[in-house]
Amino acid sequence: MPAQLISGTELAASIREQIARRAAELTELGHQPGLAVVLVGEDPASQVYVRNKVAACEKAGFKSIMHRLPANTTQTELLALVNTLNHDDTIHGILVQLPLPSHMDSHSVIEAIAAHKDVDGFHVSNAGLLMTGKPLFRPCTPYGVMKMLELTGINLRGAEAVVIGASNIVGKPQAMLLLQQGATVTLCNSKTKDLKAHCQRADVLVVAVGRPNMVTGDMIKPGAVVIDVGINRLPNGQLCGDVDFESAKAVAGWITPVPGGVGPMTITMLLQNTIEAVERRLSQH
Ligand SMILES: Nc1nc(=O)c2c([nH]1)NC[C@@H]1CN(c3ccc(C(=O)N[C@@H](CCC(=O)O)C(=O)O)cc3)C=[N+]21
Repeated sequence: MPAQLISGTELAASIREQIARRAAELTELGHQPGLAVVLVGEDPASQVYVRNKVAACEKAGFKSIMHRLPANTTQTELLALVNTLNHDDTIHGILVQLPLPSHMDSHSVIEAIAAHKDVDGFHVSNAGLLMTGKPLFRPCTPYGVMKMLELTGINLRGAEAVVIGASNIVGKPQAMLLLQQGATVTLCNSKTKDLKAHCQRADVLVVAVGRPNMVTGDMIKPGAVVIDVGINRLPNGQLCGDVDFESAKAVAGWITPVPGGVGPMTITMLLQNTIEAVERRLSQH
């Protein structure tokens, strides 16, 4: 029996409906959720992503403010904008689109964002809180993956989870979230020996590498849940994931498509984190 599809598009739509309802209530109370998105430079892919994020915000009834800065903006100017947004009470979440131009130090820009407005969950203090099991914001992509796993009904307690790719924005926080749900987690990286043997033991396989079709059906345990975080553009313009979908879907129990899988969930969890920022501020006043 071929794998069941986990549609990120559908799950995202249903979560965004709930978010829009909550946003309307919060607006009624005088606390319209506000997200500021900062884009530096003219990278075409980043422009598309940022436009999608702003559109999703507006559709959910958020206030969204887009700041487009030229590629030659200085780090000092960007830090000044972040500081202004930190002090703006109508803004609950701040997202600085990555990658930044090479003359900037992304790390210090991220650290300049107030941790309670860091809806990406990239600030060191949020990374630390996640590791202690008391997260303020969960990074959007791993958070979205957890929602997709919930949809499958899989019991994560005692499950073998294998994450391929150990980035700070996906692999590492993903491993933490899975661990906190009781999974036994293996975090693989580019030096891992016999990746296939690790994959074949996985009840849950999350692939976040950025290499087209690197996971094939023969590497998958029959019935496993396979989550493809990769978004790769092939020379012919087609989008594909890190998982070879055709061979994988014949073996897996559940699988996410690309596009229409994790990507739409990432944007949804950005909205969710912004709602959480508003709720947290309300409960503190
Ligand atoms: N500070 C920051 N936070 C981010 O969350 C962040 C970032 N920087 N920089 C870039 C990456 C990338 N990212 C995506 C989000 C949604 C889709 C998405 O919805 N993709 C569609 C396809 C879109 C297309 O056609 O290209 C899909 O998978 O169906 C993709 C990529 C967020 N990122």
